[in-house]
Amino acid sequence: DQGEQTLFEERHLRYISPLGKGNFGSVELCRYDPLGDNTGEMVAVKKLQPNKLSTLEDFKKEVKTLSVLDYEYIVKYKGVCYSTGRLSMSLVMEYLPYGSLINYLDSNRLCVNTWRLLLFASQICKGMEHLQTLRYVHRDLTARNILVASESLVKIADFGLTKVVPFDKEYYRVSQPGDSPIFWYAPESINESRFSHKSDVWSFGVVLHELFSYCDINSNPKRLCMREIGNNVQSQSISMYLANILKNNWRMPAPPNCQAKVYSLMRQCWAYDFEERPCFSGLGNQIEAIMQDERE
Ligand SMILES: C[C@H](Nc1nc(-c2c[nH]c3ncc(Cl)cc23)ncc1F)C(=O)NCC(F)(F)F
Repeated sequence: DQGEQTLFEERHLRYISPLGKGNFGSVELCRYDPLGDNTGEMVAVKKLQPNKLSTLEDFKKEVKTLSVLDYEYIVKYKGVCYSTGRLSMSLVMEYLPYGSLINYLDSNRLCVNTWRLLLFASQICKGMEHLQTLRYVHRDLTARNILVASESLVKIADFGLTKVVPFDKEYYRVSQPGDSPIFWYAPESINESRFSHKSDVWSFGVVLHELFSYCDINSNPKRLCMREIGNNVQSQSISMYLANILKNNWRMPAPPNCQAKVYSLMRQCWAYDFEERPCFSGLGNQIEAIMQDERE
């Protein structure tokens, strides 16, 4: 709702600590404290790091994208802060204290059971379904870009690479792929820089793998793929090797103790032909059905 504060005055934005580095900018924890008595709310502030890759235009698109995405499974947009001095702007978002899914799962694996992993998966699925209704392709769906709002709520964040699929096409083609997370990329994204809702579905399958691996660094997608490719391959040819093993039908193995029905979901998302991959609504239904069985 636009009623909420959308313009934040820089002088009331108190820096507290760094949260992390994103695609085009860094995110900091700040307190917006107009009364100056430390009663103000905590916010996450994304500052544009003007470098060769990112421009103010890209950042404005990210702000625009987030400002129209008002949904419970998507990190909340709060507004913007224009800094007079540096002729720059910052994106102000809600601050989620539980942090990113990667850190949360890695440090809470013992108290997160299968049912909760499935709950998180269904929420990410619903968030992606909402994105699709607005013809947005996320292009950077990874556990690193999912935030934990509470023990039973996760939200999709970081829309720095999000693009709108043109009305007359079913995909978006990028010109120069930046420092892209190729181990989350569908084959057509690696080979042709072609992104669609179906390539987001492939990435969702990789996020499912991360979820059921509790984001264990020893079995993360990059580690598993590099082990298959061979760790001594030069960096510029990794994407070619990755495309090859995927063409030859290699896929990441099931995480330890992952039930067959869940691994089957991952394999559906990793269909080489994007037409054969399920859509997010179909995935959501399958996840909910497995949750029912888990419940009984
Ligand atoms: C670059 C920033 N990195 C990080 N952010 C946070 C974070 C905690 N709590 C947060 N609340 C709101 C926001 Cl926007 C971020 C955080 N924690 C660790 C990070 F490395 C980021 O945006 N990452 C994408 C995503 F938000 F999905 F985690």
